Amino acid sequence: MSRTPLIAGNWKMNGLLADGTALATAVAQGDASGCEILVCPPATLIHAVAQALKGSTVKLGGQDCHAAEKGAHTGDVSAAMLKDLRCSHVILGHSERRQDHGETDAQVSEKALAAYAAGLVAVICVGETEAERDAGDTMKVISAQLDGSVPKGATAENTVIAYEPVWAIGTGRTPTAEEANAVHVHIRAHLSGGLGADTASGMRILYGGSMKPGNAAELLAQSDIDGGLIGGAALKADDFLAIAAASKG
Ligand SMILES: O=C[C@H](O)COP(=O)(O)O
Repeated sequence: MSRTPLIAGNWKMNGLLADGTALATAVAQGDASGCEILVCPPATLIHAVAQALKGSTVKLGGQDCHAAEKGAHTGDVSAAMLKDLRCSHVILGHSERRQDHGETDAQVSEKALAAYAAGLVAVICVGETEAERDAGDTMKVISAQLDGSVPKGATAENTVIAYEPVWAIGTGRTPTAEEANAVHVHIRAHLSGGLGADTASGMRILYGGSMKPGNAAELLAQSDIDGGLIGGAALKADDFLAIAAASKG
């Protein structure tokens, strides 16, 4: 099955109003043909970025949402709030959320259900630590994270998986393209068991962890790598758009 590449920029906790708007404006001027481009700015910039993206095909996403629809949850943002600001996607269960905020698989799954209810696509992140990789536990860890984090109602339309080896995030280190693809193949096979072969074959699985213009083409050429979730390189429009260009083969 052919899957349209998704090139997603996770700006993390970076950007003030002026530079965030400038970055979004530059990304909006890039060539998005042949792939989908998504930017996920910090919550403070979503409104301004939405204005900057008006008239372009670049999609907008949040970096997290609360599982509840609304209520007494100081500092949190609901899926409906993201949708209200024209977001189409939300990143969930990023390893930095799991580490910094102790998010569990069960919480990620609840957040995904909230995203679906609001009409957002959930970009659900999984990935092993270096110790888990060294112990030979990568596939076991990923399987458990998928089982716990991906709700039964996940479809190829409402869910994207991002495989992010924790040890590769922001470090400049990456698995080889073949090693990364082997994990993606495993993810798809595992999803097939729970969600069915059709859903699994249509679902996009992104690679995240030091994806850059220099390694993107090789990673994106792999059979089961359907795009990227990009951190550092998403903060420079030229680099981010070069990765998008590499996704077209
Ligand atoms: O969400 C993005 C990933 O954590 C990758 O970040 P990075 O490209 O800076 O390694």
